[in-house]
Amino acid sequence: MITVTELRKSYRQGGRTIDALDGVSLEVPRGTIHGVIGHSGAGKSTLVRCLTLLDRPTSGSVSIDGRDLTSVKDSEVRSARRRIGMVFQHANLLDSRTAAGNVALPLELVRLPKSEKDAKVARLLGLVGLAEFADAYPSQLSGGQRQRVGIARALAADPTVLLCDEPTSALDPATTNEILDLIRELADTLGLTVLIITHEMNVVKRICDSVSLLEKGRVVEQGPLREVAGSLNGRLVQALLPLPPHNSSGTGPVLDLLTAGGSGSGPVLSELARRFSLDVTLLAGSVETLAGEQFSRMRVGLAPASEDTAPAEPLELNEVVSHLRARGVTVEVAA
Ligand SMILES: Nc1ncnc2c1ncn2[C@@H]1O[C@H](COP(=O)(O)OP(=O)(O)OP(=O)(O)O)[C@@H](O)[C@H]1O
Repeated sequence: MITVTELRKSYRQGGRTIDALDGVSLEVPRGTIHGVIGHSGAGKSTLVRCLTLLDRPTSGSVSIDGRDLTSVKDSEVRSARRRIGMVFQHANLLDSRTAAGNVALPLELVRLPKSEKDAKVARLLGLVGLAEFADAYPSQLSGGQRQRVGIARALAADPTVLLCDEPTSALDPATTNEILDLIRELADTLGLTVLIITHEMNVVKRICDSVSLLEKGRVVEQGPLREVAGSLNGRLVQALLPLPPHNSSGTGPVLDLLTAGGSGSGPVLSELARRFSLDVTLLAGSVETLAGEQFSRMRVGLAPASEDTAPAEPLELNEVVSHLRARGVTVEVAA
């Protein structure tokens, strides 16, 4: 479990103070994956440095499994750091060592006996799907395989937490998905608590249970993916469930609709059309699987049905909205 509380980090530069982290709090329960997403300059690297004690925060605390890292003495930093496995954008392997030799490195530093070390390296390489590449050198491995070696090396000291800093930014889309799926599998099977720093929304969509959006050192949106994606007014909904560019003028009232998982399922639109004698036009839509659930976001235009079936009364938008909400659909009037 990772708990970050009111973390602040300020730098003095040219006579002024830069608040790289301005009161960041987050909690990642054991065995879950939390994504921290933000643009360049948001404070992501500063957060990583504070979490790994490469930098001391100005105030606030970071605790791993209940142990406050910020109060650790300088002499104990190295052992405290061992609880955290680090995965970087580039695996940074030693070219002169084989895959097995790279994974063995942290075990040599703690002087593990050879037979134990060899068994553990073999187990770790098996865990990341590289059992047959133990004797390969980094130059003989693909980018994705090198990253797998990096992950195996990060797990060598039996950390409870895996901190991944842009782990897939240097990989192609297919390899990215393979590495992300591996991280998900490790979290599930080993009960690892994972924090992923990224600027790629695909990472969040594919494997995160929860997310924090970082902007100018502050968390501006945070929560389980289901909640964040289900909030039509939220900051992340357009990134998670993008609506393509579309023209919504001249169609009458426009509604934004969102359904998640089992809620709002069924023939919502055709039922709406029948019940209120409406022509319902789908202007734009997006369907995604997020945190294992299917989400649909739709923008629809409403107009009274063509003359022969026209209702006697004008369209009662409030009734339409109430009806949809009663069916479990999240609704906002867009225009
Ligand atoms: N050592 C430092 N001294 C002064 N300012 C710093 C230092 N490190 C970071 N900053 C400032 O803190 C802010 C956050 O920087 P940080 O590198 O954490 O952002 P980031 O989200 O990681 O960006 P990127 O994705 O480009 O790496 C920026 O305004 C940056 O200029």
